[in-house]
Amino acid sequence: MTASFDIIRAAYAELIVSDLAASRHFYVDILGLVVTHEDDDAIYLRAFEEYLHHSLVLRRGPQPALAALAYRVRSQAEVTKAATHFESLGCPVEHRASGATRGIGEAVRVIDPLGFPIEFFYDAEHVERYTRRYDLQGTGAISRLDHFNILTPDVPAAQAHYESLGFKVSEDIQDDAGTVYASWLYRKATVHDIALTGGDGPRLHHIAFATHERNQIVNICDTLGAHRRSDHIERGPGRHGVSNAFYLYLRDPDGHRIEIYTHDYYTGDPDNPTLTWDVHDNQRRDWWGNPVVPSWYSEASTVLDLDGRPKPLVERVEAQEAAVTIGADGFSYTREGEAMPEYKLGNQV
Ligand SMILES: O=C1C=CC(S(=O)(=O)O)=CC1(O)O
Ligand SMILES: [Fe+2]
Repeated sequence: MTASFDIIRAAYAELIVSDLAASRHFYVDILGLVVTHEDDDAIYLRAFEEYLHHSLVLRRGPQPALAALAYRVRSQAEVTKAATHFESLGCPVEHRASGATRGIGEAVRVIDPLGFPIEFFYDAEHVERYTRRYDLQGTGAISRLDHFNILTPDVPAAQAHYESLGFKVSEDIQDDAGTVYASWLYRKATVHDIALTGGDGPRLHHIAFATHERNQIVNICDTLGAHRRSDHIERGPGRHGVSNAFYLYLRDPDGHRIEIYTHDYYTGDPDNPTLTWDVHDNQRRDWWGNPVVPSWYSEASTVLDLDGRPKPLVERVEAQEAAVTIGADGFSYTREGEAMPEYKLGNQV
């Protein structure tokens, strides 16, 4: 059943972290996110272009996990429609009073059909937008939250759920038997607000923030080096095939994966075409053919239910992408008009 409420975009994530001070050092001192509010239990962070209270909540807890992914809807009336929709699906639904999350008005938090804790909100406190605060932005200058990436065992089923919420597919990865390994869907006019990565789930793969320029991503790498924290870098910097974005993947002190991302493309016209990649194309995940580190496929964050309990995992039945491309990515390539060769290193021709 197609939902009748209007989701605007991916808006904030709430992560449980085991050491608030260590997380503050990573997200504030190194990445440069702005502290809107902090107390003994939580830190509320935003990026420089954002005027809502936060786009990331770090909440202290015993077990690193995802507590919620939140989408902003177009009006407060849409929040009520969202609650009605997920109640009609038989999903657990929690009505949250204004202020249940500091800076957020009345909201609804559900466990969606994929097993993820998802919040829908509209009313939120406005705070200073640091767009022109070049005196504060530092070298990373992270501008806004861009997307969520989740691990889910059945990508077509997950895709159908998000399409029922009005999302459209921009790109996906398939094989010639039609197995779907991953897909990217959007509400805002960029490549995605949500990426569905085939794997045991529900787990959070990453949340991504955008910068305006590629050099700001390189500056973040240089800053990590200066802090002698280069071990936070998991993958990249590089250029994605899917999305065309320049990217960097980091792991925070608890292992939560954060992507820094820039330079994808506009998808706002109604006839925006879907681009399908062959799973054997070693340039799909890195346009330069660099291999994907195995941890990028295998490691991810636990998600919690509405009572704060870790969600049990459902194993993926279809082939795992990492296995199809022989461990790390890049051990195969496709080239127009040529037969599939034996597997080769990603940068071998
Ligand atoms: O945001 C993304 C865009 C592209 C890719 S991929 O590795 O190029 O498939 C991964 C990603 O989902 O993190
Ligand atoms: Fe991403």
